[in-house]
Amino acid sequence: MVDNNSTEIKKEKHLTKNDYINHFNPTVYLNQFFVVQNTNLPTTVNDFFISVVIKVLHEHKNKLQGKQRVLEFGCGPVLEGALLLAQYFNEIWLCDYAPLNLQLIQEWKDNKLSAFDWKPYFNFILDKIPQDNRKNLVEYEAKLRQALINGKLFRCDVNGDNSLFVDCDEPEDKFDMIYTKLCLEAACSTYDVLQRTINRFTDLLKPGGILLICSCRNSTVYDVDNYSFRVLPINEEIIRTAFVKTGKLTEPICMSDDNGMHPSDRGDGVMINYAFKT
Ligand SMILES: C[S@@+](CC[C@H](N)C(=O)[O-])C[C@H]1O[C@@H](n2cnc3c(N)ncnc32)[C@H](O)[C@@H]1O
Repeated sequence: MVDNNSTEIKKEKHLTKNDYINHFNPTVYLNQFFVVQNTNLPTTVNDFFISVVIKVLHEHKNKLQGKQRVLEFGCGPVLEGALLLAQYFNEIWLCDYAPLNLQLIQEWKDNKLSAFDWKPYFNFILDKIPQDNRKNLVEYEAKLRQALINGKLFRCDVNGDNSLFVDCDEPEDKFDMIYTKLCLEAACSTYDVLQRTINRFTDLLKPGGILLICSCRNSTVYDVDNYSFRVLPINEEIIRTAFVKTGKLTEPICMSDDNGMHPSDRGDGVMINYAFKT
């Protein structure tokens, strides 16, 4: 009996899934990647993303500060990017494909006792902000909660026929920024869907708005719990070409970091690409 179970689990682990509604466990995901004592590779990955996003936001602060609206696409159950974005924008619109992910965000927004405890991870983020620029955690959290209250929480789908938004109207006066992390390579099953999604992001931006995409590079798979999720392999050139093909974005700026693990189906590094809508 026990042997049978473990064989089943082993079998599942080798199955590559792309079913985020039935197989993505947000609590396991948060415990795997967003608990600070965890010293495995994803923490290093998050380290790169956080440091670069802090730098980019600070570099463009005159353009961004006090702007109205940012969209985080494919946020999962995660408030890492939102904490930083909330310091610049009045409204955060967070969306994800899996309703359970949105439920976990809602619990934190509502200050529920059952909510994931983000404080240790938020402190880990704040430690990366230069001291002269840093406020205290209470102020950061208050800004985040207010930006979430001002914004929206809703479902999205890269495979939507007419829109990326599910059960939510696109805003009439568009977004000042679109941010997405580790979503496109997980959500898009083909390069055509990736291109269409980047085109749609561009259409959702105001002129001068910024599109910033955090990705893993050349990865084909990642694991959460007992499941392996399929990933569309992407690299700097694929993203650069997709940005250029929109015909509406400036030449992207790319920052990347090798993880020294090549060749591997877990990828050979991480990257951030960003550009402005012309
Ligand atoms: C690896 S997680 C990334 C989550 C989060 N952004 C982070 O930083 O950890 C991939 C996310 O893509 C979302 N996703 C999967 N299929 C999608 C689809 N068809 N459209 C939009 N998002 C999708 C999943 O629900 C999941 O939250």
